[in-house]
Amino acid sequence: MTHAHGADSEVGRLQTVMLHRPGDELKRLTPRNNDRLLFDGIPWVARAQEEHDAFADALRSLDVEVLYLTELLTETLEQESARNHAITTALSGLHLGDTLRQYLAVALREASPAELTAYLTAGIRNDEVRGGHGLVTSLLDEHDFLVDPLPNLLFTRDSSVWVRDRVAVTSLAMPARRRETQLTELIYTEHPRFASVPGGTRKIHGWHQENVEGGDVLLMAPGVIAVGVGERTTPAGVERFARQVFHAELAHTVLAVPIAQERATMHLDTVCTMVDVDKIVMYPNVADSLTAYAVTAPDPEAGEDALTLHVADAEPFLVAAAKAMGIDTLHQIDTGLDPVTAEREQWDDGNNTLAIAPRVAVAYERNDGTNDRLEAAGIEVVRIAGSELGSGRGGPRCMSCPVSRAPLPVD
Ligand SMILES: NC(=[NH2+])NCCC[C@H](N)C(=O)O
Repeated sequence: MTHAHGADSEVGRLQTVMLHRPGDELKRLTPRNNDRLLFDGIPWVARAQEEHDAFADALRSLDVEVLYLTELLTETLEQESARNHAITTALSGLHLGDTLRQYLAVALREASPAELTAYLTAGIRNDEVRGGHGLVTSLLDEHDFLVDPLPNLLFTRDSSVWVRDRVAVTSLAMPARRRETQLTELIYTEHPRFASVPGGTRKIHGWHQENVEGGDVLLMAPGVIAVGVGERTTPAGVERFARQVFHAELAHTVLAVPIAQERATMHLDTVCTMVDVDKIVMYPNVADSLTAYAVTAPDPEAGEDALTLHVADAEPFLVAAAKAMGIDTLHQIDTGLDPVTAEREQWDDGNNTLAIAPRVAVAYERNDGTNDRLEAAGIEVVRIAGSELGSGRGGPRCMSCPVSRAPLPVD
C-alpha cells in the first residue's frame, strides 16, 4: 500500500524512503576531479553497491518501502514532455555551444528512458561523443564533461525535503550538485506517483531560488524546523524557506542555526540528528557553541504583512529548540567517548543517523563509541557498513530522503 506522502518529524515511523543506489556516476571519479565532485576518495564501486544494497535491505526488513531515484526517473522519462524537458535542462550549459547542443539533443532524444537516465546521472565525457565533432569538441579536453556526472546523487537527502504534505525542491550550493534538483523536481512534477495526487504534489522552494540543502533541514517536532546556515544553506536561503513554510502553514518556528563553513560540518545533519522525540545525537566539540535564532511568522491580525519575520535573539541551540518544541529538555547524546574519538566519529558521520521510529536509528557500524552511547541512552542502533559509501562524506541520513513518515502520536 502507498502511504500518504509527507513527514512532520525526524523520528515518526518511516514508511517510504527515496534512495539512490550508487551507479556508473561513481566510476567517473578520478584523483583529478574528486575534489571538485565533492568526494574525499575514489570509492570501490562494486563494494559501495553491496553496502548500499545492505542498507536498503535493512530498511526493507524494518517495513520501509524503498523507492530508487533512478527507477522513478526512468518511469518519468517515459513521457515525451518530461524527456524533452530533461534534455533541454541538461544541455542548457553555456560550455556546449549551439552545434554540440543540437547534436547531443538529437542523440538523447533517440535514447530509451533507461539510457537517458544513465546519461543524465553518469554524464557524458567529451571523448564519448561520436560523430558530433565540431569546433567545441575539438577544443575541449577529451576528459571534459559535456554533461556532468552526479556522484552525489547518492545523498538524496539534500536535493529535496518533505515538510508535512509538501516537498521542498532545494537549491544546491555547489556547482557539482546543481543539476540534481532538476531531476528531483521533474520526478515530483511528472512521475505518476506524485502527479496523480489530487491537484499534483504541492511544492515549496525551487532549484532556481536561494540556496537551501536538505542536509541542513531538521524537522525537530511538528511545527518546528531547524535549518543550518553555513557552507551550503545561505542566510537568504533560510529566510526564503522560513517565509515559504509560514505562508503554507507548515511550521510555527524556524530555528536558524549558524554552523562553521567547513568540510566537516557542511550540513547541520553532520553535527546532530534526532533519535527520539526529545533526544539528539550531537558533536560535543560544537555543542556548547551552537546557537539558534528562533524565527516566527508574521501576525496578520496585528496588521503585519507577509514579509515580516520575527527574529528572536540568538540563544543556545538546545535551549531555543526545547522552547520551540514545547518540551523541558532536548537531551543530548554525545558523539564518541572523548574529544579525539568524537572528532574521528563526527568525520565518519557518527552523528548522521537515520531514525526509523522513535528510539530506532540506522548508523554506520564503524562509529563504535557513538553507537555505544546511543545504546546506553536506550536507542536501538541498526548498524550498516559504510567503508566505501562514506568516502563521499555522508551517512545514513544523507543517503535517504523520507517520503512518508507516520505522524507522531499526540500525547
Ligand atoms: N546531508 C549531508 N550531510 N549530505 C552529505 C553530502 C556529501 C556530498 N559529498 C557533498 O559534499 O555535498
